[in-house]
Amino acid sequence: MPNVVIPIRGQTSRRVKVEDVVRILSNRSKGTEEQYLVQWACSNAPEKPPISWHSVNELSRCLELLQDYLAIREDRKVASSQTSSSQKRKASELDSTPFTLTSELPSRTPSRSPSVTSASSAPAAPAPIDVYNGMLDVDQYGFIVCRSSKYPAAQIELRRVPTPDMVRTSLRSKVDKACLRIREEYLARLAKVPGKKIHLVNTHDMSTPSLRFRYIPQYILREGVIQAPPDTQEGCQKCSPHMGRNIGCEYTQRCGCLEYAAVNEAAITDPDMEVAYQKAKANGDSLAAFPKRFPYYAEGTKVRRAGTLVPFYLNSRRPIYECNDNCRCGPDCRNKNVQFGRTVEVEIFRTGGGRGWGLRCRENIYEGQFIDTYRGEVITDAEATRREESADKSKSSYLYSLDKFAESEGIDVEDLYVVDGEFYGGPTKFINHSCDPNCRQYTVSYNKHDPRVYDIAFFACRDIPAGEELTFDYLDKEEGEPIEDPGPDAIPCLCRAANCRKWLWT
Ligand SMILES: C[S@@+](CC[C@H](N)C(=O)[O-])C[C@H]1O[C@@H](n2cnc3c(N)ncnc32)[C@H](O)[C@@H]1O
Repeated sequence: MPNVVIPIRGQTSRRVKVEDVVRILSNRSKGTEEQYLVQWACSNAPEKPPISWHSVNELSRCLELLQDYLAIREDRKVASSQTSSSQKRKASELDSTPFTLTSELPSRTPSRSPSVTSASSAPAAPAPIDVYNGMLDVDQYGFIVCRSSKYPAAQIELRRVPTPDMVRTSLRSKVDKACLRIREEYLARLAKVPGKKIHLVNTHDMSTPSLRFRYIPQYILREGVIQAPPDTQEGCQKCSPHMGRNIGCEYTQRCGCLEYAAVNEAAITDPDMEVAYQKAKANGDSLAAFPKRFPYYAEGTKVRRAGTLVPFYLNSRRPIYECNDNCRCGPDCRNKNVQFGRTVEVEIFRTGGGRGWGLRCRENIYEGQFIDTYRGEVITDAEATRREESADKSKSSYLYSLDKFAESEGIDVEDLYVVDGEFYGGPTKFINHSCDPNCRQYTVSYNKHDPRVYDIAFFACRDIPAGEELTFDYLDKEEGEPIEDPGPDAIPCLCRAANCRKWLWT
């Protein structure tokens, strides 16, 4: 870790070991340069941490903190414009407003950030600290030193930083370079995501989606989450890659993967079969021998495009059981689709109008076409509750419960798992809700013996022209299904659909 040499009133200096940036406190302009006031963590002088001004280039390793600061600055900007338009406070009154760490760094600061010093741990009578007004540099030994001693250091109490003066200056100063650097970093990360390109467009403001997010190709299983072991993933043993049309599985009654798939009751026309079916259903016997359907149109099927969902699944909430690596049907089986990932080009965009970021497609999408899965950390119900309770209620929610089989398998709520897509996931984390959606979420399982870990896959439920926002119904309601009365935490729905239910969740 580097040492920082802080000059004290331009005469002497003290050397402290800097462990990390704790937070960014303020910003200002020096000529054309944007500077940001950094508070450092240092265990050998925790009550008197160094704070120093830095250019955007010097902050490239803590862009997430810079982004947090810009969000706080934006809030201050809104607050200050509301104050000046509503009550025209006197300047002296504003000057004396105390800027304490408690009031100045509100809930926007992520609760899980390990490096943030909490207000309660701040010393009761804080020691004055030195703010060096110049720039810091690295010397030939790797120590961070002052580049210039032109400006004397000022002494100030940390709990009063930023001072009202600093706040006023910061609101007038440009932050364009910081915004651009954050945007560049996000774009660089997007460029590394495998598959079709993900674009980012913002025609409303300079903000970028949170850098506290990592794109991942599949779930991350967290503590306490147990996925059924690989040897329970049976796979179909009676199928082969070449059963006539070279499309892998061809016969639903042979394909072991469909054992638990929904029976296509409309296809039971034989009276004897009907009796046998009703009996098997009543006794809870295997329904493997009854007619089912594969979920996707196959290559060579006349109707519509290969790979899109057949209406039997599209218009129902039935789980989809795809073939897996243990199957004998080969890699090109018609019953494998979602497991290969996204194949459409998408765009993350700033929606405006209070819904934050959204996702839209860059190409025409057909009814029944697979878009992408919802990914994230799979956590226990208890952990999800803990995260929910520690989060700011007005913040976006990215929790998705894996409760599809709760009722049929008798799984208690507390034993269910939840996907948290806030910090890890895919572009689907940006799909907003609509009461008249163009996508729908489906359960996709690769292991029929695991009712607790499965994929959530989004498919288009109608043709979607390029450029249209992708949406799904967060409550997954059937048409006309009533919703509960809105509770105190209900969030107003801004989807603007003619049939809008007015509340996002109740
Ligand atoms: C999974 S996130 C969707 C992406 C989010 N807009 C963002 O900027 O990250 C869910 C959150 O988006 C917002 N949201 C989504 N659909 C909305 C709607 N129809 N009306 C109001 N807010 C919506 C809510 O804040 C919700 O908690």
